[in-house]
Amino acid sequence: MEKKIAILNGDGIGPEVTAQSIKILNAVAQQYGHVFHYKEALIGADAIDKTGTALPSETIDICLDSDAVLFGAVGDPKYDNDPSAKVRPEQGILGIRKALQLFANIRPVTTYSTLQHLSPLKPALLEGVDCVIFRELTGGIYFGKKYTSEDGNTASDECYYTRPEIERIAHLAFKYAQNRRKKKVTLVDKANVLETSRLWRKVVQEIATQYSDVTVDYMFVDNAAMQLMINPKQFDVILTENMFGDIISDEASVLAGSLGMLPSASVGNGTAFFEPIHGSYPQAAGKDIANPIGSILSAAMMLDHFGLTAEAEVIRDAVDWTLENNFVTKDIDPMNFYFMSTIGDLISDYVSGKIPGSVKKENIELRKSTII
Ligand SMILES: NC(=O)C1=CN([C@@H]2O[C@H](COP(=O)(O)OP(=O)(O)OC[C@H]3O[C@@H](n4cnc5c(N)ncnc54)[C@H](O)[C@@H]3O)[C@@H](O)[C@H]2O)C=CC1
Ligand SMILES: CC(C)CC(=O)C(=O)O
Ligand SMILES: [Mg+2]
Repeated sequence: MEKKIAILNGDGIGPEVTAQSIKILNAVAQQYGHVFHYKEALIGADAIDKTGTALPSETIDICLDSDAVLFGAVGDPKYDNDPSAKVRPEQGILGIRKALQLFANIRPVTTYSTLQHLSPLKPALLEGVDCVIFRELTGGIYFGKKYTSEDGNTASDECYYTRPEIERIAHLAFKYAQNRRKKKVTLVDKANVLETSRLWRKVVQEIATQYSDVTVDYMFVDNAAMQLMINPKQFDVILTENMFGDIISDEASVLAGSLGMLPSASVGNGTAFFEPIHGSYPQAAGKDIANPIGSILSAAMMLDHFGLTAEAEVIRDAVDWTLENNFVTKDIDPMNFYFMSTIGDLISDYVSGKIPGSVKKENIELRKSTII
């Protein structure tokens, strides 16, 4: 198979985690006889520094001309710490989501039994957790009208949703749930307070009647945040609006072991987009210590999207193998950790069929937390 993949590295750890994914995609290409053509494009603070805008039109063109996009992360403290900055890196990711009409962000949450002893959560609580968050991605408060008064003392962000925006992602979530064991959709909203949430509830209640084999329940977001920590097993498909989905998915990443672990696929009407759920983690940039698995599993989701399900499965097996053998990054085990590039090499070797077998753990450099 021959595919064109746009690479949007972005800022901070973005280029580093994406480099690991490309290494693994190259191993897949070689092992299975595929050809992946990569084309890099600018986004975020990197793009601002080079072109003055967070999303150059050339980047949109490259994405539109590709079969899929692999995105790293955007964001830089120099903008985060300057509330009056007019051009911001995050405009890059918001803009490309809108330009590609990526209205659904699908974030699977997987737990790993081999990591349970390192989790702050009780092992019994993590057993059997398997949920997927369907986060609306091109509407809501992130895209609503923004206002700051001239004296700078009053500001507002509008949260705005239309029925079609809710319907299209709700259908996706219900169809997805139909193919799962639990067949359950939980709408997470704040319908006791917000008009937009009441619209979500009304529309989802109507759509639910078309999917009689799917159980539906409704939960307020504040309670959902708590339930995710005390009883995550109850969830199957979580359907929610943009900001709630952003927040509860970072929280849900604790179930997987780290924010660095969760992948995602953003889909809509055009080119699909694959992105780890984390941000640019600037404190780790250039140190080779961030967790690349969120990006690597996003690349696996891209292969699923291409119909290369066996290849995607091998990547997931490789990830499982590294975790089972305690090849983990600092976020997972601060006392005994490996560099990000080592994890990337191991996963790539596994995909290439070189391990398990030839790798001797004692030959792989273990980094102790005191080194960094
Ligand atoms: N999709 C995107 O491009 C996103 C961009 N951002 C931007 O990223 C910048 C930093 O934002 P933060 O709130 O600090 O969020 P962040 O996701 O970059 O990091 C938060 C914390 O999560 C952990 N973490 C995140 N990714 C990790 C990884 N791969 N491996 C190990 N640990 C990891 C670290 O402890 C880190 O301090 C900001 O400029 C923000 O706007 C934030 C979220 C998403
Ligand atoms: C950087 C934001 C625009 C979004 C975000 O945090 C996310 O998509 O996870
Ligand atoms: Mg986020």
